[in-house]
Amino acid sequence: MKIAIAGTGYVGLVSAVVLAHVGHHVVCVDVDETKIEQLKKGICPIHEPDLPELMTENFCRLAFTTDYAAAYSDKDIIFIAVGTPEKVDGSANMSYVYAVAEQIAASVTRDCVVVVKSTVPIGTNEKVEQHLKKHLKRDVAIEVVSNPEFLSQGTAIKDMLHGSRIVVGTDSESARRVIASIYENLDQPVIFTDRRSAEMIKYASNDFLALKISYINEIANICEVLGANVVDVARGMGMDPRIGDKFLRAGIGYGGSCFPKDTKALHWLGNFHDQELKTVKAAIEVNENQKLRLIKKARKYYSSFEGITVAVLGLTFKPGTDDLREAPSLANIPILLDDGAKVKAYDPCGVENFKRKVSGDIVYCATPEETLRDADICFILTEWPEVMELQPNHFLTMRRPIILDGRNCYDPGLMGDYPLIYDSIGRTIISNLD
Ligand SMILES: NC(=O)C1=CN([C@@H]2O[C@H](COP(=O)(O)OP(=O)(O)OC[C@H]3O[C@@H](n4cnc5c(N)ncnc54)[C@H](O)[C@@H]3O)[C@@H](O)[C@H]2O)C=CC1
Ligand SMILES: O=C(O)[C@H]1O[C@H](OP(=O)(O)OP(=O)(O)OC[C@H]2O[C@@H](n3ccc(=O)[nH]c3=O)[C@H](O)[C@@H]2O)[C@H](O)[C@@H](O)[C@@H]1O
Repeated sequence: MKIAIAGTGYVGLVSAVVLAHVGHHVVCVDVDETKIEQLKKGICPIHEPDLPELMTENFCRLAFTTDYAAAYSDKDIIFIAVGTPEKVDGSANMSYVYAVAEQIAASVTRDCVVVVKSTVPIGTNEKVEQHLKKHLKRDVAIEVVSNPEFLSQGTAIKDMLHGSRIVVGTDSESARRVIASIYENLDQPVIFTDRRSAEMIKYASNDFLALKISYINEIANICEVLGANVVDVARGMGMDPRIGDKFLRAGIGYGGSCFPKDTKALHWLGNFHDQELKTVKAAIEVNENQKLRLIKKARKYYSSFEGITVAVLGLTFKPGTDDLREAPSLANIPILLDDGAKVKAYDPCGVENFKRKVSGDIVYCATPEETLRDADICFILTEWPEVMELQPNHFLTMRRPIILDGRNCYDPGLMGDYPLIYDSIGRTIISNLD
């Protein structure tokens, strides 16, 4: 099978490398010339564990180009894996997907299958098909198949190699056979359905996970008031197999490139069809408030942040990635800076991306320990391993050891009699300071 993939982001590049790993030859297309130049030299442009190694291992089966016409002209399968970001009204911006559809239509010289891997609103595959037909330059047959992706950043390679399922939406028997053959070397259950259901499986899955997080965050907030411990509550709930123990970690809300936009996109679509999704709306609202939970807590200790030094541990939306999309750091740090705080920040991967987005009185430190020194309060925003490994005594180099832990990294019991305040999410505050 000759394969091309449009988009070399988290999904496109990981898909390409995994497909090359199972023996396919893949041409990766992107409009970003810098990215393509890096990739041609074997440099991986994103931080994703195991990706550079697997890319190097399978480099002989990978090619990279900005020349979409040459790339698409003679392929059996063309994946669309470009972004579908949020528009100001919350709906999904489909312009990149349709632009690729037009480029494919202008370039193909033979029958092929176009696979929509990007997360797209229900009904999009049909529109992509119409777009292709409208712009086709030659008399060729194109099948459009929905094949949403379920990988998570930070574990993308593992997720794609050992995913829980592969979802394929098509009514065409021949397209079904082509897609099945692509994935035959990945030992995963394949669910065949129609295109609209496949598109909906993706949104419904992401929105359900977002909802689960918002639910446990609301439970956490009430645990704080009522003196219960949300970590124990989540453990007790999660042992019921009907609930499951995943995605019950209370914290400062979900970020990332997908949960925020995919909840808003489905909510928008529901409203558009006069079917408001009230649970999804609640998940979105809870998350907006939760992101500012530590700011609210900090105001208990400082009525103004003017002149105080805030140590921020973690900038990315989760560990294992350099991605800052919708990261709580982007909501919190500008508020601290606007209120006159000095910020010292630590992140093992996200600093360069953060500098491109936020400027101000920020000192970037090489270690969590250096970040904490002489700070008046600490915000923990990402549970990087090196942050989780800190011991209570590491916080004693702070001018005032007030730890606001947005990721519940430590057992409050370990704080013992150390002279500090430990205020986490959904658990009793340990307060050993006067
Ligand atoms: N990031 C993630 O963990 C996951 C993302 N998804 C979905 O997959 C899609 C892609 O997401 P990411 O990989 O994160 O996006 P991304 O933003 O990392 O990458 C998209 C890439 O497409 C390129 N591009 C734009 N127009 C193009 C064109 N005409 N031809 C070729 N390349 C073009 C961009 O330059 C960029 O490199 C989205 O719909 C997203 O919702 C689905 C599952 C997981
Ligand atoms: O469509 C997508 O893009 C992807 O979105 C998520 O993957 P991702 O955003 O990479 O990362 P997650 O591990 O799901 O974390 C998302 C956010 O939720 C937060 N989270 C996660 C789990 C939890 O229990 N609590 C919690 O607050 C994380 O800190 C993070 O900010 C889904 O997990 C993937 O299945 C999906 O393919």
